[in-house]
Amino acid sequence: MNALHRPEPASPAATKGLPVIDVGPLRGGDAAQKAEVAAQLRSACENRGFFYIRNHGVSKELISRVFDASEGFFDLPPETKLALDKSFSPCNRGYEPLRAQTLEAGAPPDLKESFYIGEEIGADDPRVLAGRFNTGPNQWPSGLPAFRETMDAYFAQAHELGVLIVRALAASLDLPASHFDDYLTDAASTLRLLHYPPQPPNPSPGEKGCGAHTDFGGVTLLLQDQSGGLQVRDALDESWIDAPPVADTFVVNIGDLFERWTNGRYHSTLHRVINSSGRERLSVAFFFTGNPTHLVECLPGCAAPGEAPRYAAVTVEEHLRECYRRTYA
Ligand SMILES: O=C(O)CCC(=O)C(=O)O
Ligand SMILES: [Fe+2]
Repeated sequence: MNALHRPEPASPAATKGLPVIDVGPLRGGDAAQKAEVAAQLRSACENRGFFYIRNHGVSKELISRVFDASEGFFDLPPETKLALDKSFSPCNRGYEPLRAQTLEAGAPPDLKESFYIGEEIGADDPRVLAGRFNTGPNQWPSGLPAFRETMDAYFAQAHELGVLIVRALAASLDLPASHFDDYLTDAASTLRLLHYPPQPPNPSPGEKGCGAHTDFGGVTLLLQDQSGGLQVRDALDESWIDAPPVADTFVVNIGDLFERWTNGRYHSTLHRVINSSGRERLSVAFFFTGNPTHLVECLPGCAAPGEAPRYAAVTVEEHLRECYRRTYA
């Protein structure tokens, strides 16, 4: 793999209208500055549900180590990676080879390989014994000394950032910051390292790195290398907008749970990846999924009086199980 994976500057103008939101005030700002961030989040979520964040508080140095460790993992021999196949894990942790998931119904399987990590939870934990979705121990590669420590450190920081964003989203909906506390407790988030080989010159029709899909959870925090290739659907003119790398930012998008909570006011938008850079592409997705037992139903004020909510109430776990069933059929 080449060493071109670290994010570097790209002009914010290249984001074609996907806003870059400074979330620094969420940590240190006064009430007026926090309200201004909430207003920007509201506008972004009512629009495409995709935005960049800067001043996010995760160090460049840690992000660089995450990419290095990910590159080291995907460079391992196939048999070493396959020894950690996610099929060995009752909680969907571990390695997934190329073409194992089809995110876009009817399209060929995705041209990506990945590695799934979650919070390390012992096999004797009551939640694991009860069979809670995506909850349990990880499968860790041996022979990559820094891998586990790096991913644990990143997982903890991404979780903290996810909590910050979800609280700010509560404020953006004129709800108390504590509104989602039950959802935020015992969150079963997923860290997914992704590797996309270059798109072949003659792909099967419709073959992509990642087919068009919406994300399943609450909020996704995405790091990408310099390759580009992430595209977001513009529902208005049915085009695809590039979401190129922008230095020192995450791409953040709202997942299905926020669309359900807000009765469609906030958008869980289709997106896809086509790696036409001619080189390997790495990205790192942190899916803030929340407490699997939490019931997701239309929020107060998101349906007009007397109007039936557009989505039935579901638990996080029910929704996730259905999304996994559909894309791993
Ligand atoms: O790799 C990317 O840039 C996006 C990945 C993605 O959309 C996903 O894993 O849900
Ligand atoms: Fe996605």
